Amino acid sequence: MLALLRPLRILPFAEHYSLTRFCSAFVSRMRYLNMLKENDAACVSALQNGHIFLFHHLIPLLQRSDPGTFRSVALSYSEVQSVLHRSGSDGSLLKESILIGCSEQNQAQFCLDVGELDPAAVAKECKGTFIDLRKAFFLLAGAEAHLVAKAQALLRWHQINRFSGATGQLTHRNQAGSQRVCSSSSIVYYPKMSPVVIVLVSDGKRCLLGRQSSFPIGLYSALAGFCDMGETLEEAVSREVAEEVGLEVQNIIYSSSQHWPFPHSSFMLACHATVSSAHSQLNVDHLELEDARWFTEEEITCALQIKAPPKRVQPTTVWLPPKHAVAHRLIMEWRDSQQRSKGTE
Ligand SMILES: NC(=O)C1=CN([C@@H]2O[C@H](COP(=O)(O)OP(=O)(O)OC[C@H]3O[C@@H](n4cnc5c(N)ncnc54)[C@H](OP(=O)(O)O)[C@@H]3O)[C@@H](O)[C@H]2O)C=CC1
Ligand SMILES: [Mg+2]
Repeated sequence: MLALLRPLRILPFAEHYSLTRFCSAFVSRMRYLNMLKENDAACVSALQNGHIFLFHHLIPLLQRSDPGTFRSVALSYSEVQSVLHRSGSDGSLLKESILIGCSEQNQAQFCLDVGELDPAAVAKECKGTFIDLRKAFFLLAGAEAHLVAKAQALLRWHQINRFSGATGQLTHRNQAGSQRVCSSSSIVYYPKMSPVVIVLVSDGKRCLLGRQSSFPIGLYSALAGFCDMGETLEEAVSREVAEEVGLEVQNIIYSSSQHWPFPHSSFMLACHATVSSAHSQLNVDHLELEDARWFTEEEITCALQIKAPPKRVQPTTVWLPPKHAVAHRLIMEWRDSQQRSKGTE
């Protein structure tokens, strides 16, 4: 009985980790993160020993590193506390931090939007600068870009889900920020991503790329589209290609996936697909796409040389999505497979 009344002892990562020493470091980190989502007191303790990434109205605080690159700024709890105090805040804002991950050094990672403070003062205190994620995303290293994008997406989700869509009443988050609960109905809301398919269609010798009029001049990418309710991945791919360029695809093969922050969290499911060269005549829907074209392997190799976004774009210059985009990966996979098949001819 006494044991039941004893207050819950919160295990810091080191102890939690030693309890799960028969698991790999990765498994231990995942279990630790899962425990923090369920245990508010443990999450507060992890926050006090963790790293915090600051945002201002969803704009991340970054530091310039080598010319033309940025890195994220991981602050300790006490550093954020003193930034808040020096900026005239009492520090209670810190509890608004949201859990975003756990570093390989086993430190819990959080993000916090300090939108109510003066951004210039905070940036100066932290020797950083608030930079729009659209500008900075491609200039961050891959893992950092995805962590910052995840943080921004979670902060945005919390900002627009303060009220229940069912009852109109306030919702309250758990300490980790992994869910919100309606104060009157107990409905639980979880952060959402919109599933999007992206597909690189090949006719055996060429691949199909398109561009929307909103893309930067000269940028071509794989065809993409939001999944409709109830669709499978294959159905969404077939429908999007039919709608946008009037083709019927076959042999849909899954490649990989990614979280894409623009314009709002999408879950990109990337695939390859084929059409026969006898049925490769395009019928582009110009309401959806400004242009779509078949590209040879040589044209793709040439376009890959251009580092995006180019300073001066000739009307004929074609360039491709940069390496953080899953479209880039699809194009590289296709180019490599073309080169391999040439090698075996
Ligand atoms: N990471 C990568 O490599 C790439 C990522 N992408 C991303 O893929 C996404 C989809 O591509 P896109 O070709 O624009 O999609 P679609 O071809 O589906 O066209 C977008 C239109 O779909 C409608 N729509 C349907 N469901 C949604 C939803 N849940 N959210 C927003 N719009 C919806 C909207 O139309 P309406 O406004 O008329 O309602 C919107 O304008 C984009 O966010 C883009 O950034 C694209 C290419 C490469
Ligand atoms: Mg589209």
